[in-house]
Amino acid sequence: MTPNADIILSVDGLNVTYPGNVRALADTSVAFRKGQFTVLLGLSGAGKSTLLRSLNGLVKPTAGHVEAQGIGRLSSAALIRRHRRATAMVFQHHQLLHRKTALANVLTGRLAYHSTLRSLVPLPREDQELALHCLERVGLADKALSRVDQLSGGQQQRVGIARALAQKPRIILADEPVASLDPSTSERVLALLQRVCREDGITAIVSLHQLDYAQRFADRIIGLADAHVVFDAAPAALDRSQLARIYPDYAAPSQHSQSHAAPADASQRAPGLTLETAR
Ligand SMILES: Nc1ncnc2c1ncn2[C@@H]1O[C@H](COP(=O)(O)OP(=O)(O)OP(=O)(O)O)[C@@H](O)[C@H]1O
Repeated sequence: MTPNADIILSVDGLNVTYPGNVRALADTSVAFRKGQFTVLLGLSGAGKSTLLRSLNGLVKPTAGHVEAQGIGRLSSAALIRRHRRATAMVFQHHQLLHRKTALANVLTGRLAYHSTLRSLVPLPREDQELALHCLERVGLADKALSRVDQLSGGQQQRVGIARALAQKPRIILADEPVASLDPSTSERVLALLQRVCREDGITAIVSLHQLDYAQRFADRIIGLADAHVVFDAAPAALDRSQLARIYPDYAAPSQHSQSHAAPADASQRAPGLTLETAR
């Protein structure tokens, strides 16, 4: 067994520059370990979504590469397809079929396992049972036949998590999964995501804007600023000076000053960023 046997996904020398010469990621090299719950933090525009999308082959690197365990470099459409089958996405706005039932939505997590033709007819009984089981795991078995547009935002995101689980993924990529939820619902959804990932040994990579949730739920925090990784360690290592690297407008207090300067522009302040939580 090599020392890196538990590295399930990695990026090496990754650069992403969008049309218009917008640099979204620069020389990024990161490896993700099996079962780890990683949170990506950073101001809006720092490059979090670009990194997440690169990890699923949705963004093509300008330079560098993404490598998945057992698949190798994601260098062809066929290899990207194989990787995506084992990599589920959870989205900020759930991306559900609103006029369909919760069960029908969860079943779409099984589609990658069937041909396009097969997916036009009802999926096999095992898939239906698995989908129901996934709804049970997120506490929504009783809503299986409810249309998702009749569910609350938190319930919809739990359907999104059940759909991800139905895919039987080894990796879940979640892009701001609680951005549209109130604080207590956000906590419940993140706790659920963390629990199911732990139970199934799923590697989770989750972008968040709430520092306090990152500190509570993450095994590891990766901080991005201006297209670069500026912090990569366990939450306990995220002190005030490190925080100022991730949120450049956040000024760490000087030794002689008791006044704590916050980002000048409130719209650029990370939601949930409080001096109490910034150790
Ligand atoms: N499709 C695109 N075309 C051009 N530029 C883009 C595109 N997508 C993102 N960008 C730019 O790339 C940079 C990084 O964007 P990205 O969405 O990765 O940041 P983010 O950290 O996820 O931000 P947010 O927290 O607002 O979601 C930003 O400058 C953004 O404007």
